[in-house]
Amino acid sequence: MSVELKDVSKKFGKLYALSKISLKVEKGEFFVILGPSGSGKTTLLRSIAGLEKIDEGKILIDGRDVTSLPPGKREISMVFQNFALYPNKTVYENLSMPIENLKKDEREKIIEEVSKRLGISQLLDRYPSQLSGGQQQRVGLARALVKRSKVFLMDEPLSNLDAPQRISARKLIKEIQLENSITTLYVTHDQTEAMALADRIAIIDQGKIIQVGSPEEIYENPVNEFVASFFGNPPMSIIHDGKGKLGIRAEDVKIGEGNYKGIVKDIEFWGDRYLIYISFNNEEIKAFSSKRLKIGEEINFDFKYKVIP
Ligand SMILES: Nc1ncnc2c1ncn2[C@@H]1O[C@H](COP(=O)(O)OP(=O)(O)OP(=O)(O)O)[C@@H](O)[C@H]1O
Repeated sequence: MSVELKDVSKKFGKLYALSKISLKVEKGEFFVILGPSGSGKTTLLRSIAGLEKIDEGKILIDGRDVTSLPPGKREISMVFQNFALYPNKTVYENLSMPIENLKKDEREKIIEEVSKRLGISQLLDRYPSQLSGGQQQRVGLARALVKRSKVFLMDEPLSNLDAPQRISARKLIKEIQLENSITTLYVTHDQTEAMALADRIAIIDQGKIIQVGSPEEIYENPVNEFVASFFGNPPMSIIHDGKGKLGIRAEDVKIGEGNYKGIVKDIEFWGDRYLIYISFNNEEIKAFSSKRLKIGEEINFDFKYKVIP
């Protein structure tokens, strides 16, 4: 099922949390919404789910106008950062509820498979209050995944997990999404997660969509300084010269080559390489390096850039 928003606005008092948002997510597409804190991401998902009443515009699911339908009638599954599990039901019962209409052995098979993949098999007899935050989050995710709805709305569903769990959970989400062609809208702050999962990404700021495109398109051609200095890990460095604003990717800086001179201001070890902060004409350029350099050291470098509109 496709999900389409036409000129959707949502106000809280005088503040436009969403301002004339139009977008179309195609059937089976993995669509990531990425933006800074307070940009309207959660409000956007809650509006699609029917949990917020929008002030203007229309929401269509599979071409059907659902703008005035209650959440239960929209045929979507949601996982929120702070999802609620039923406190007086065990994990197994929580997982079983969304698929009560299936035969018992089919239900058991699905619950067993998803639980195993999310590492919660040993928790099925516990109650939610007996789980850690990360375990509760995995159960919440499992509850959405057992159902295989046509549309998933996910708001930071992995925020409480540690790094290895995040990676395995995001693989599982993607696999189930692909196998079942589930149209997915996924909210995250995490650049790496966005790039790993998305068919397309919408960058949102102050309730407005700033850019929509594949991760590669946005990475290569950010439409403005906001996107350039926000998207990517690390984001582009922005410097100013006669040509205007130049955006530089850390991998496009070659230390030890060229005639530019700068001072190493800081160094971060990233495992496979170092991220070097170079001070250059009172501006800062980030660069990758295979060697650890010394803070305060003067270096030569060269770089490629994109002119930022
Ligand atoms: N119920 C509410 N009443 C008043 N203002 C609200 C309400 N919910 C959200 N807002 C405001 O609307 C704006 C968008 O909030 P929203 O939660 O959608 O942002 P977000 O991008 O999801 O942020 P975060 O990444 O921090 O969760 C913010 O300025 C927020 O303060």
